[in-house]
Formats: sequence, structure tokens, C-alpha cells
Amino acid sequence: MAAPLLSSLCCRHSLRHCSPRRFARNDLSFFRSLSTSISSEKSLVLSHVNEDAGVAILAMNRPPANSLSLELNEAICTSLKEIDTNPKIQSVILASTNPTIFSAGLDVTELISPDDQRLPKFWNSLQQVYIDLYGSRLAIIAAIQGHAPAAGCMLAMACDYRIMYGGGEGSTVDGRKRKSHIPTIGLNETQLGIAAPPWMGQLLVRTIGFRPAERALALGTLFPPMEALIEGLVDDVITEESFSPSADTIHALEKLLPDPIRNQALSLVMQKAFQEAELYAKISPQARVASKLVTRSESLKDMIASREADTEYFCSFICQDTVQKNLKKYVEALKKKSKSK
Ligand SMILES: CCCCC/C=C\C/C=C\CC/C=C/CC(=O)SCCNC(=O)CCNC(=O)[C@H](O)C(C)(C)COP(=O)(O)OP(=O)(O)OC[C@H]1O[C@@H](n2cnc3c(N)ncnc32)[C@H](O)[C@@H]1OP(=O)(O)O
Repeated sequence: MAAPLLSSLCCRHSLRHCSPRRFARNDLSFFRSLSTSISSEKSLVLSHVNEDAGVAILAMNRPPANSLSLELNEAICTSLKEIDTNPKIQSVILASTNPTIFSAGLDVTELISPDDQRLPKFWNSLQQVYIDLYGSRLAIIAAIQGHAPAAGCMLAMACDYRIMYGGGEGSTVDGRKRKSHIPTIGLNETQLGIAAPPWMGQLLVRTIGFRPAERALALGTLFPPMEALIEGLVDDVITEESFSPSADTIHALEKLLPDPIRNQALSLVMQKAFQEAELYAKISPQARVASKLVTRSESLKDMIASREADTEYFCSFICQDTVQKNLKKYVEALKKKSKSK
């Protein structure tokens, strides 16, 4: 049933290689077929590979908050595609150059008084980020050193493993002392007066289970690290007390991390992410990818099948007067809060 639907509903531009037959095949080509051919501003992400370890880094680099604009979404897809073409690489660490914000979710300014050509393109680019991460042949490890609300949480959930910084006074998240920083993660859309799109909500359901997700979606809950761990929203929480760095890992990270974020070799989250990435990289790729297909292919097919309808709904929803009013108020409050610091 899903296959003919899929071919008719696949987005013309980004999914043109995604034939139903490929979907049925239990091999790497399924994941490769989901890649895009979008061009991008490279500096919005920093990426680098350590071929000896089979690990790559993809660090979002859009100050101040890594909020997801059309261009950042495209840059993530392009960078992931480049990494994907390197057969020596099996794992990627998805990270942020900002040590206190993983990603603030959608760039809410994209949603206010939107341009009617750009808005669907923007939404399409977010869908593509999800498809490319969730359907990647690569094992993707989220190194969540800072806040990850809404679509920031979606990015993390689309990865294979999530490691979050536990926070604390005088912590050394990037090797420098800083004041207390407790990050949070969750789908907080209802707090903005909007609902998470169905595929994002379903991703939360698959990650933490039906009832906890139902409640978290309704309340727009942002979980601090230990609560996120208990709910299963993250797989590991790292604190100075719980993790001891190893000289070998720091050395390998120094080889992997590009110049502007080389000091993150001292980040415990980054160190644990690297160890996890190495672990995944040692598994037979065929076997690992086949096992990923078991849990992900059906929901991806469903999401792709409803992609155009999702975009249409999103655009008409965002353009409603009441939604625009709520979003404007939200952005004003955000800016006021930031100024008052
Ligand atoms: C029946 C079917 C229903 C179907 C529904 C279908 C479609 C659904 C329709 C819509 C769905 C839309 C989906 C949305 C998902 C999203 O991702 S919405 C975005 C949600 N994000 C947030 O709410 C996060 C907001 N930001 C924060 O809470 C904080 O900034 C932070 C991340 C916790 C960090 O705090 P911190 O104190 O460190 O930093 P500041 O607050 O000072 O921020 C610094 C700087 O960054 C700017 N900024 C922060 N977040 C955003 C953002 N999301 N977009 C744009 N800009 C952001 C902030 O304004 C500051 O900038 P400055 O003022 O220039 O200093």
C-alpha cells in the first residue's frame, strides 16, 4: 500500500531518487537514496573527519542559538551528504559550536510575516533534515551540551544515541569555568501556542512511549537532564562526577575537531560522544544499517508519504492571524529576556 503512495507523494526536488523499490531493499542504498542535493553556506556548520576512527563531526554553527533557518537546514543536509560519501566513515557526532545551546529549534523569525515562497521551502528543508538524519546509513550521536527545545529536540531524537550534559556549578563544558548551566530538552511547542507537527510528535512517542509523550506534548514539557534520562529522551547524562576523561580520547578528538572548536576536546559530553561513535563504527555496517531499517523504515515511509500535506497544513496554520499574534508575542518576550541579561 505504502509504495505507490510514496512515489506519488515524494517531494519532487529532494526525493527524486527515492523509488519504492529502493525502500523495499534491505541494504545501504535505502539510506543513500534519502540524501539530498541541496547546496549550502558551509560556514553554518563545521565538519571534519577522523578516518582512522571512522568518525566525523558535524557541528552547527549559527550564532547566537543555532536556530534552524532555511540555510542552516540546507547546510546540515549538505554536510551530512558529504560525510556519507566517505566510505571510511561510519559514525557522526552531531554537536554545536555553542557550548550552552545545542539548537533553539526553528528560527521563529522565519515564521513571522513569512514570505509565501520561502515558507514552504523552509518547512521542506526541516523535513529533509529529519529524513536525512533519521534515515542515515551513518550512526549519529547527539552531543547535547546545551538547550535543545522543540526542533532542537527533534534533531537529537533523529540521532541514534543521545548524550546530554548534566549541568552544574563551575562546570568545564568546553574546558573553561562557567557559572551554573542546566540545559533542558523537549517538544515545548504548546508553550508557543502551536502544536508539534505529527511526525515530530510521533518521534517523541517512539522515543519515550505513548503516555509520557502524550503528557509532555500537551504541556510542552522541557526536561532537565536527569528527568530526560529517566524518561528515555536521552541515553546518557554526563557530569564531572560520572565520567573520567581518557588521554587517548582527548587526543583522537583533537585530531577530529576543526580549529574553532578544538577546545571542545575537553568537553566530557564530546569525549563520551566520541567513545560511543567509535563503538558504533566497529559494528558491521551492513548489520547495523539493517537493524536500523527494522525500527525506522515504516515511520519514514509514512512521513514522506504525508510530506506535501504536512507542508500545506504548516503554511496555512502559520499564516493564521491568531498564530501570528502568538508568535510575535513570543519573539518579543524572547528578545526582552535576552536584553535584560
Ligand atoms: C492536527 C495536526 C496538527 C499539525 C500541526 C502542523 C504544523 C504545526 C505548525 C507549526 C509547528 C511549528 C514547529 C515548531 C518547532 C520549533 O522548533 S518552534 C521554536 C521553539 N524554540 C523555542 O521556543 C526556543 C526559544 N529560545 C529559548 O528558549 C532560549 O533562547 C534558549 C534556547 C533556552 C537559550 O537561552 P539563553 O538564555 O541561553 O539564550 P537567549 O534566550 O538569550 O537567546 C540568545 C539569542 O538567540 C535568540 N533566539 C533564541 N531562540 C531563538 C529561536 N528559536 N529563533 C530565533 N531566535 C532565537 C534570542 O532572541 C537571542 O537573540 P538576541 O535577542 O538577538 O540576543
